[in-house]
Amino acid sequence: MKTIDELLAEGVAGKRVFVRADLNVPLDGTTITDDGRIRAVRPTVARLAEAGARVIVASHLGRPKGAPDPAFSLAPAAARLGELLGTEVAFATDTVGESARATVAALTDGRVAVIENLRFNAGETSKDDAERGAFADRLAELADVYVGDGFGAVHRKHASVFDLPARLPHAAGGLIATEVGVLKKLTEDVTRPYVVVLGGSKVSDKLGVIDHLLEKADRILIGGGMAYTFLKAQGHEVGSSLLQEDQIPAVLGYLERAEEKGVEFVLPVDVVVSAQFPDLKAKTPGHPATVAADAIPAGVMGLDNGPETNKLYASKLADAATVFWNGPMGVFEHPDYAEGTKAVAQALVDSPAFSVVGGGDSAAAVRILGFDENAFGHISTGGGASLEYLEGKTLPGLAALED
Ligand SMILES: Nc1ncnc2c1ncn2[C@@H]1O[C@H](COP(=O)(O)OP(=O)(O)OP(=O)(O)O)[C@@H](O)[C@H]1O
Ligand SMILES: O=C(O)[C@H](O)COP(=O)(O)O
Repeated sequence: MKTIDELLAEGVAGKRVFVRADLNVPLDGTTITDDGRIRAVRPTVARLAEAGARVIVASHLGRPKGAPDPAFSLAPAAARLGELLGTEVAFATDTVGESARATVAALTDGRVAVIENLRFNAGETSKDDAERGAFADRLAELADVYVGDGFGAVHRKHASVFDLPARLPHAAGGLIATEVGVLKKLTEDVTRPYVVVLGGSKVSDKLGVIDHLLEKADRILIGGGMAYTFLKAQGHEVGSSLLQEDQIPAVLGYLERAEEKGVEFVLPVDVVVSAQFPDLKAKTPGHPATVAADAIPAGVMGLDNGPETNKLYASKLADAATVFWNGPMGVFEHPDYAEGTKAVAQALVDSPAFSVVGGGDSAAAVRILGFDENAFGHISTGGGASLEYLEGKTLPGLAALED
């Protein structure tokens, strides 16, 4: 894999360099609530610009349905990148259309442009190789060189992540190099006890990694939206909580194998519930109530770990030597459902363990809730990406950067 240092040594002055970043940041309207992913890629963009490249930064944001949707515009992220770079950043209002072509054509050496959300084009995420390839062809027309630095998206076989680097000379950015360097340590000699904490809402994406974690971890703590499929598998009712019913047989298999292998599975003993998903924008009261995890009433949904669970999880983290945490323990964006996430973050701060926090929302949660990011071993910009890396899977966005 060519490094950015090697690319810079070859010289990029005057070249149009396409940087595939992950600027998928949490937004409240058009306000960025955590800019960690933008700060993480800033050095790569700055180094290229300082070397005289004409830098085109591209990313997805959220999951729009293959067509323009103003709610998912990258304009706020482009503005923030400009602030962090201390320079004006041009913004193209489309991805491969007239605006993008004109914006790139107007770039002079050392200047930076951001193009609009890649997922406004159906070709970006298409499962059809030809459709993705056709979109990648159009992206390739914009640039001379490709730099992959969107670590959070390297597990996606998407046009800008997988197909585009095959069409241009390519290198890995500094963020990808750092992320892979840290995660590699967790796949080799892990200091034990190794505790994994899993939560969040992308349940179907992330349940599969448990299969692999059963071979590696000593203890697995489950929270957030992940917990309810486990509780249901154990025969408990979960009301209207997030549930992946089709995964129940797999979950039962995990529980059985964990017992055989002596891997400790820890599930919530109490949860915070509400009749409705909270209004995250208005921050109106969430009407929370705490119930035992095996007695969730019908018609309510679990939105956070309860206080007994928080104590239990802190005790299960206290003796850890290595911790990997992905996915918030609750809907931390609302103050009524942030305690579970705070409790895990605090336990990691208090523990001498080497802790890796992975995921866009998990990393954002830690910072938004006021924790010092330096108190953790590493805060990864990738959630799904870091989990799949730990699984030993071939990640399309890393494979595509190999020579
Ligand atoms: N019990 C729950 N029910 C519904 N949503 C939940 C629950 N607990 C947590 N969440 C939500 O999970 C979201 C984060 O989950 P996600 O799986 O996307 O994690 P992540 O750290 O961002 O990883 P990635 O980088 O892969 O997206 C948060 O927005 C949070 O509100
Ligand atoms: O937040 C993430 O995990 C990455 O930006 C990838 O987003 P995705 O899960 O929508 O592909």
